[in-house]
Amino acid sequence: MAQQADITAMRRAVALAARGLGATSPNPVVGCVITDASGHQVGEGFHQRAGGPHAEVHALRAAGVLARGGTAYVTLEPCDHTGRTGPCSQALIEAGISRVVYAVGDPNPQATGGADTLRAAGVEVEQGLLEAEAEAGNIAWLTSVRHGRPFVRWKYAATLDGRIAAADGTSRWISSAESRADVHRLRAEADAVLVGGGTLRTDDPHLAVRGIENATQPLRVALDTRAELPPTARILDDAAPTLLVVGEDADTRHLPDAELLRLPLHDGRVDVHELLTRLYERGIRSVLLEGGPTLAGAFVAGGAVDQVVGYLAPVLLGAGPAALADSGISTLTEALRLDVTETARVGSDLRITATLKGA
Ligand SMILES: Nc1nc(O)c(N)c(N[C@@H]2O[C@H](COP(=O)(O)O)[C@@H](O)[C@H]2O)n1
Repeated sequence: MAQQADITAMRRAVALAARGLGATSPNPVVGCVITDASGHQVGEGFHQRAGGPHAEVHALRAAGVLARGGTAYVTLEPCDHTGRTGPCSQALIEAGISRVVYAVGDPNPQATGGADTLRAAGVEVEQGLLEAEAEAGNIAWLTSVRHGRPFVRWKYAATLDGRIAAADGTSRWISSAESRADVHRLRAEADAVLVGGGTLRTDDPHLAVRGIENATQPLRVALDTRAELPPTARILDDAAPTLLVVGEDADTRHLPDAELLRLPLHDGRVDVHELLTRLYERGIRSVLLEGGPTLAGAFVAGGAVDQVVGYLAPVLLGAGPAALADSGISTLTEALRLDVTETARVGSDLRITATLKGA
């Protein structure tokens, strides 16, 4: 049974880790708290950017000599490798830490092993405290390392009866201003924001982050298989980088300045997994899928949606397109079952976050 002081320290470490969201890719978000030999907090820190010091190093620097004989609470197993920075296991040993409590094991085969190294050096090591909370806070990075592809969060906004537009196509604005602002937070947390051709043509989306200070802009990725995008499209401005995904043979002469990813088409469509692999190869670890229903259907059909964030507005339409198009599910036994991991009121709407069972 964990002591309350351990829980408090780890909960603080989980909160610290969240401060790195959107800024650490391709690295995880990690938080660390150090207490001295009598249990008083003497240092804390979080991983701020890839290539920079790990959370443990920030916390050890803050603690100084007071770390000797103390406990380190870390949301992720201390790394055991020399990557862009040195091994945290050694840093903790050299600082004289007596006990390390970490929440989640490091699935990165290059970095894992810190727990064993610490134990071999006589440090007491415990794993699993607030594991579910730390896992949820780091879900994008953990999923991407485990599956070797970016984590995919599908976001949509719909009426209470599941429509994303009226029968005549009008869709502005179903969700509240607060929900729309909240989506900018999701964009800021993602490495890439992805839309399909239908959304591109109907909405002329901009997809950059607005209204959040010092936010890292995601890569805007648009599927435009036949390269029909006009050069005046909002997504082509310089507010954020943009990648246009086009078919192998698409004529792109009217888009001279756009960065292009040419992919083979299968029945006129890009293969979802091939796209994700190519994005992963260029360092993308999390994707916010912003529509539309056809693309979301292809991702669901391909088993490539990890989390769903739905903004449900207290509005009824009774007709109009549904949030999700055909996903290859024809009978209830094939239905995709999710766990609701959070519900929140956002303005007049309800935000429901649901994660794939066993993801
Ligand atoms: N325990 C821990 N704390 C941090 O603050 C971290 N960033 C990590 N990351 C692990 O180490 C790998 C990156 O190492 P470099 O920053 O290149 O040295 C990353 O893939 C994680 O496995 N771990």
